[in-house]
Amino acid sequence: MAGTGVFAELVDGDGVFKYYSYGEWKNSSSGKSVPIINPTTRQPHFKVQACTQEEVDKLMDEAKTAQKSWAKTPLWKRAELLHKAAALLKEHKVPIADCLVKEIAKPAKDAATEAVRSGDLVSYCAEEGVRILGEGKFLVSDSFPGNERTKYCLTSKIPLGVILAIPPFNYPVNLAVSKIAPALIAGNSIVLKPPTQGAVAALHMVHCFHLAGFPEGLISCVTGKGSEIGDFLTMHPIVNCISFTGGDTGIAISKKVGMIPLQMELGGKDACIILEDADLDLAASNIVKGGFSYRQDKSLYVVSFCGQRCTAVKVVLVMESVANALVEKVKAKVAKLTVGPPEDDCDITPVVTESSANFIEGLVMDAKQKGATFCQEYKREGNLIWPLLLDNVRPDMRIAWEEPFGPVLPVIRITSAEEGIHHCNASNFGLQGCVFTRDINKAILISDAMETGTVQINSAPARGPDHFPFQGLKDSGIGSQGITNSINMMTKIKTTVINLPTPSYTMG
Ligand SMILES: NC(=O)C1=CN([C@@H]2O[C@H](COP(=O)(O)OP(=O)(O)OC[C@H]3O[C@@H](n4cnc5c(N)ncnc54)[C@H](OP(=O)(O)O)[C@@H]3O)[C@@H](O)[C@H]2O)C=CC1
Ligand SMILES: O=C(O)[C@H](O)COP(=O)(O)O
Repeated sequence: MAGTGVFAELVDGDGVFKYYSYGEWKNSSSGKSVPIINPTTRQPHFKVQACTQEEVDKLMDEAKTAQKSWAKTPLWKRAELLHKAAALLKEHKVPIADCLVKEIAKPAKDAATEAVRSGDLVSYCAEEGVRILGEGKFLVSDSFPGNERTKYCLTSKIPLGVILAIPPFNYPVNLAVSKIAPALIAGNSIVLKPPTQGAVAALHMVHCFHLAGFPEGLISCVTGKGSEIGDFLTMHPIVNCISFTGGDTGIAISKKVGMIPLQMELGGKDACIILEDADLDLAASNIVKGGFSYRQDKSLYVVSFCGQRCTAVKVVLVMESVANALVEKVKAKVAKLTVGPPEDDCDITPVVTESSANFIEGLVMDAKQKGATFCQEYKREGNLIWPLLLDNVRPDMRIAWEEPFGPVLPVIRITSAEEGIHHCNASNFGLQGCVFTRDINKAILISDAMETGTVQINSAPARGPDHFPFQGLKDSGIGSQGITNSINMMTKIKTTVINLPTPSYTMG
């Protein structure tokens, strides 16, 4: 259970979860708390502190100070602590999963997998960091015209300083550690602002790092509504880098902050192009896996979480000649999806908030009004929306372009691969896409033409495995994630040049 056992110190006598600063769990002086609404019951389930700007200032100062000594900590020691945190995340996957079930209605199995996946990410990051940060580059001057070998150039990667990490509700643990672990192994300190929905799961994750024994002040976790303390955090002068995952909020942040590195992973409208020679059974199962729900595929940690993933299949672009056959196969698989509470491990569970459900419903009603074919009856109970496949969707419908972030999937019928590529590239988003065909040459040509950070050939879009590069183009993001790229973007280059009085090869 959340807030019990080793996690008991996270919660105060009034049942409000504390924030984490300088190695301690604390109550905010604001005396205010933020409710976390259980998406299934639509009732408050947890409460977290509404931290003040003064408390943010203090933990920022602590982060800046702690980072100086952390940067002097040997790489192997940094890695050792990360491995301890990884083991603790896996050891405590049950209470962490319990939080995810109650805060974001993540199906129980998917919730446990998020904790295990996060432990694996932290460990891989520790190993990768030791490797890539343990080597630099050595250059000599005479490789450039006009120079003798009088200069030796040594380069290495050094930390940026204080990293502000802001993960989203759908992976409040995994998309937090995907920022925290690279930051720490690179010698940075970390200030975490978790999503409100998912904050308690994130606090439990932070406690695993606390139990691992990281230095005081190096890691802090501030809670409160992003709309209230977000700007103060992102524009804080002590912050040296922001790693953000979420929606359009990221675009707004990128316009406000100053000259600091940004790592942004935002929304997506991942297109699934299906050609006439595609394996339609494979395509149908991937559309359901990627668009609606899917049991754990441990090798890929692929979950669908009711379409609440930026990498979910968001629009199917299928050749007219095979469209009827494909739609029937998808309908048959959708009919087998279980719908209900996350505690029962259903495939389709309530979406995260009532406002999210209302937004999805708006897209559905627009499609209905404009004549889309409803393959199932539209059904909603509270935040729970039954999976819905919309066929014969046209570009004048909102669902053709907007991201529902829920279990509603549009099908657009195309007459050429070029038409599919055009629709994909006309989107403001550019995160991932996928193409189903037996012709690998054609798949490569289509992949090269799709303006997205990643194209999956004959499989649904996915961020995992977490060591793969993961990036969004256009409004889908800035920079690249994936463990190696995240480590590198949380460092800067330091050059030291040894100047010799004469060319190095003058003796002998
Ligand atoms: N790329 C991805 O993986 C994700 C994309 N999305 C997209 O975003 C849409 C909205 O989802 P949502 O979770 O509300 O995404 P948001 O972008 O609103 O929230 C993402 C994170 O940013 C925080 N935040 C909110 N406002 C600010 C601010 N002004 N300054 C700093 N941080 C802030 C949020 O905190 P708080 O929760 O307290 O508001 C949360 O931790 C979804 O419908 C989807 O389209 C959503 C989740 C994941
Ligand atoms: O932002 C998201 O929704 C996640 O990055 C998607 O990750 P996944 O493809 O592993 O579900």
